[in-house]
Amino acid sequence: MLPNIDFTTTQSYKYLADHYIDIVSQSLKSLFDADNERFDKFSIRFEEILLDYSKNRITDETIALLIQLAKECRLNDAIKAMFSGEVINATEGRPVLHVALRNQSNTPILVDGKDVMPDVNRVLNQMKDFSEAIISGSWKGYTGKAITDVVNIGIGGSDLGPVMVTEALKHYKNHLNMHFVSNVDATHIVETLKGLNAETTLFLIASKTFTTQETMANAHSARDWFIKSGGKDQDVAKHFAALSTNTEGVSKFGIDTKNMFEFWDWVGGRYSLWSAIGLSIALSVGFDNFTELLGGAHAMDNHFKSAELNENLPAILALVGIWYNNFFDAETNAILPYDQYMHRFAAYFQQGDMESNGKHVDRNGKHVEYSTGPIIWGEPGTNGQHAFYQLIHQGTKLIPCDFIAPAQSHNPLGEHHAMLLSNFFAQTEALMNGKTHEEVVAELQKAGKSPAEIEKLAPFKEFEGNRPTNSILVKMITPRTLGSLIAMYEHKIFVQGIIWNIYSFDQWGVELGKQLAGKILPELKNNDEITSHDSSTNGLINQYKAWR
Ligand SMILES: O=P(O)(O)OC[C@H]1O[C@H](O)[C@@H](O)[C@@H](O)[C@@H]1O
Repeated sequence: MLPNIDFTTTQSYKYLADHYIDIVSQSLKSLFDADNERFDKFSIRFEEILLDYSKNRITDETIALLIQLAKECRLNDAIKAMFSGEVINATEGRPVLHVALRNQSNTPILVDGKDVMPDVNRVLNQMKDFSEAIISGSWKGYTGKAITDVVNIGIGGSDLGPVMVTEALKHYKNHLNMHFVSNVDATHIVETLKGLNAETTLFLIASKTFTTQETMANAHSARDWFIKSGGKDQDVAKHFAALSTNTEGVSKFGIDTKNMFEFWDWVGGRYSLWSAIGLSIALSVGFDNFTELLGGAHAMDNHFKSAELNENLPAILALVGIWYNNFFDAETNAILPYDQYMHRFAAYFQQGDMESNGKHVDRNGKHVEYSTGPIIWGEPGTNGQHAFYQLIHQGTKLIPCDFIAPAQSHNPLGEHHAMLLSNFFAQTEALMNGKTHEEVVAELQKAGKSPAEIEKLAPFKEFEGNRPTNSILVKMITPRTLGSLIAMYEHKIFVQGIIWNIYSFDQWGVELGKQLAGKILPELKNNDEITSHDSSTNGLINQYKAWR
């Protein structure tokens, strides 16, 4: 059982509310001036990852109170409940065990009294054999040729993780061309299949439920394309594999269950890249690298379970996030990787975080009186700097940002990496220090501006500063480091969900739109005028019918 505590009724919450009044008037700059030890105090090293959270609007007291808050909310009991396979996804009646998928220590994890590790290891072995056969070319298509192209068809958690990781680890990629089709918009599959050869293409149908409309539609279109291109029904087995929990659905579709890579209902869709859903990753970078990715995540799991809260990366990130979300009323959190390979990282955690903690009902089924999950967004640096950083620097909204960068580039080329990293360092410094009126005036004087011009221009050129950031510097983006980083954010999301007293592992919010689309689809089959909805929806449907 998860604890069930309204965090706003705790002692530490009340202290934090008072403490906020004290902190809100202080500048980050003055906090640094007052404490030489600040970086050492507010940074944590884990393997080849350094989290510097000193550029946050916090003091020793803030962290102590936030840790007390986590304790009052019985975070440690919640962590134990998750790792021991308790049914913590209560509204779906399931345990939450993505940690079992990367449990390289192989310690037993029980679900209904049965150790899940033998099944986890069996599927990992199946993935190993299959990926090695495809990569080596010993697996032949229906005309005897080796596979050259892999198309993963899936959406949401069955797409975002594989896309993000295969992009982030592109440096480790082999000769296979990877493609990802998610959108039900035919453009996605049509454009992807252009130029592909059915004889050398492998489709992975990735769907936990094997019922998702978009994925099923794309899977059927892929199958039709395969048959039209010359494949026969009996050849489908050589070109289609399924990654799913739904054996019946898979065989109904016509995929031999020998080509099915199983996972289980205790793996949430947005936590499934570690499962059979990660087959496209194993194909793209090889099974050894996939194992390294799991290893990095497992190491982070062990750290999360055992490190004291003041040295615990996911817990600290979560608590500092709560500080801004619930005391400073920050609505969003930007994730800004200074690494082109990680260009889908923010998009990945848009689902990871927003589908997990975008909830307004607490664990008692009551409407919460406080703010829960933030809006997650971001783009890779330095592109973001030339797009939306203006608002982060000078807008009216407080946007806590996570800056992520590797010290070493996979592509050392002239000064590029030093230039990239100089921007990474400069941005967090600029956000913290800002630029005072005096500094702006001095600068304008130096540029030869007249006093009248200076007076006019100065307000626009000033930066308030005091904008908080986390810096996450890693040695290099390797499969292991990436695995640790992903697991770090997963556990951050978990900690926040525990404190907000919400269920982070269901996603009922995606259902309503699906249901309504299911009702509307038959209404689009003929040209009859539609009157069954509100006037806006009727008007839109009828205009669509007139124009199509
Ligand atoms: O893998 P599936 O079953 O096709 O689900 C795909 C996606 O569907 C819904 O949007 C949600 O349930 C997501 O969490 C899930 O990732």
